[in-house]
Amino acid sequence: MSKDSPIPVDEQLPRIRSALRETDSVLLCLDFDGTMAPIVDDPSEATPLTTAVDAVQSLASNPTVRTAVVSGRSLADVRSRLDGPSLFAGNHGLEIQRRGSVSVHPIARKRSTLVDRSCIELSDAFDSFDDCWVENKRLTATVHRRSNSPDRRETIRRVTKSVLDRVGEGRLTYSRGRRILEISPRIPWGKGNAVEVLRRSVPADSLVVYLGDDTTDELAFEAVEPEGIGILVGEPAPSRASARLDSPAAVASFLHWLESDALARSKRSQMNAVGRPSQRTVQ
Ligand SMILES: O=P(O)(O)OC[C@H]1O[C@H](O[C@H]2O[C@H](CO)[C@@H](O)[C@H](O)[C@H]2O)[C@H](O)[C@@H](O)[C@@H]1O
Repeated sequence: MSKDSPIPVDEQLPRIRSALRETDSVLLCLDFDGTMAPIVDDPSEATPLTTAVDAVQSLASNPTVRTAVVSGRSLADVRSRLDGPSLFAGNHGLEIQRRGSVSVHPIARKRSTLVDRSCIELSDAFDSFDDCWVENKRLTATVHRRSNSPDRRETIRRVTKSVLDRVGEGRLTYSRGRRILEISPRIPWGKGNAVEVLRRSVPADSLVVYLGDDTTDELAFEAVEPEGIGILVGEPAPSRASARLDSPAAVASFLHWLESDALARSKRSQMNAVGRPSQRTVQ
């Protein structure tokens, strides 16, 4: 699938509205950093926007919507930051919580020792760097690069690669994200697979809407489009998403818009259930 520049959501409202009208059930998947929470320097301080949380909680209590968070953070970390959704995927989908139980990718579980060892080596290697540190998420890890200098960023990438080649025994790999390098087991598994697993928790004809801002979200957009709706959050850029929102603040507004649509949909299905004629109330 080729990458084009996604079209602003505002210009796509007719298409989104009509997709919503054709379904009785929505699976709403949300990335966390850069989507629900604005990007900040210190990852431990990332907080979702209150208005976005309000909308998600209200959507989570609507019978026609299932809400899910799909994050690169560990499951425990992202769960502690956002209350409401019933489905969670952490570590880029390597750990998934649904129906109250958690499943961990078996190969990722085995390779967590390699992630641990690599984090120790990388932390040593970057000890004297004041613009770089390592976040160990057990199944994956993140090297945070804060320098604006391309040379410095390249040095950090080279050091990371050489540690992974040596300590990771070829069984770990890395990719680039927003001011980070994401370290993960070298297996064909990502956020797209996570969305496929989460889909099993909703009716087969559910409309899947996925919002995300970073490179790892591209696999999820690919899994969702074109039947579902992928929404890139951030500056215009080539993406597999078909729609775009500017920022987490715009995400919050969109979620409130979805909330009013969901309310109308649940009223509609209640009326259908008691045998009255269906009424389309979504504007
Ligand atoms: O999939 P996500 O939920 O978006 O998680 C991706 C990574 O998010 C975090 O890093 C990003 O957000 C930080 C806080 O705003 C920011 O400091 C960093 O530059 C961003 O890349 C998190 O720290 C990583 O572990 C996640 O993989």
